[in-house]
Amino acid sequence: MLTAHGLACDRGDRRLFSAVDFAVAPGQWLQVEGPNGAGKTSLLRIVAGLAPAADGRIEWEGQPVAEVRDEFHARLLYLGHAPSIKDDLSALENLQTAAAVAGRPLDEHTALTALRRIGLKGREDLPTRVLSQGQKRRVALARLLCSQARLWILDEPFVALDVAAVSQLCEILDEHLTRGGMLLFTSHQAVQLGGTPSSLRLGA
Ligand SMILES: Nc1ncnc2c1ncn2[C@@H]1O[C@H](COP(=O)(O)OP(=O)(O)OP(=O)(O)O)[C@@H](O)[C@H]1O
Repeated sequence: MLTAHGLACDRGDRRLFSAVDFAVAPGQWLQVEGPNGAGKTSLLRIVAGLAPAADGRIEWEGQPVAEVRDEFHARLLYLGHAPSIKDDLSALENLQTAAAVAGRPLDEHTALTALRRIGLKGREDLPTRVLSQGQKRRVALARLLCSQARLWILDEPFVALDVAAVSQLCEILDEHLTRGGMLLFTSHQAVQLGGTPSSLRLGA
């Protein structure tokens, strides 16, 4: 279980948000909503340990994250707003490289199966710089299909996806929740998923 208590975030000389509390249990999802600039990305980065909070604390399985950092990071998959893939590498190489960097090497068969399921059949070996924006997003999202992480933190995962890919992604998220996974994500659109929903609104 992931819990946050009294989180606050400062950017420059501005306090973006304060007193943010939430909890995400196995099978639950939390959608962070709010206008542009409200601090949604900032919140996700704080939870993922990529930026410091100005105040508050985050707990993983009842323990302060600071005390179980390695365990927490081993259970976490964070996908940022940008696809964060390497343009000179193919989709297959990107997927295998990301897995290796996370310390969980991925065999070629598993990687190719994930890429094909996410709609990249026939595009697996091309340098990703020639892929469309939506296809690049799909390369990043293929990581979800290879992930054993219990907590997925996804920043705008639906951006640039066509209708079929949105529905595929919902299916993948549903499977994660059915397995007892936890999901924290931002989106400007209404999303229908299984599991137990909750939402958090930042800003006005
Ligand atoms: N390093 C920084 N220095 C100063 N201001 C920053 C920094 N990083 C973010 N900000 C500001 O913090 C605010 C919140 O940014 P953030 O990306 O978290 O918003 P968001 O809610 O995710 O927005 P969007 O819906 O547009 O993606 C913005 O006004 C942004 O300009």
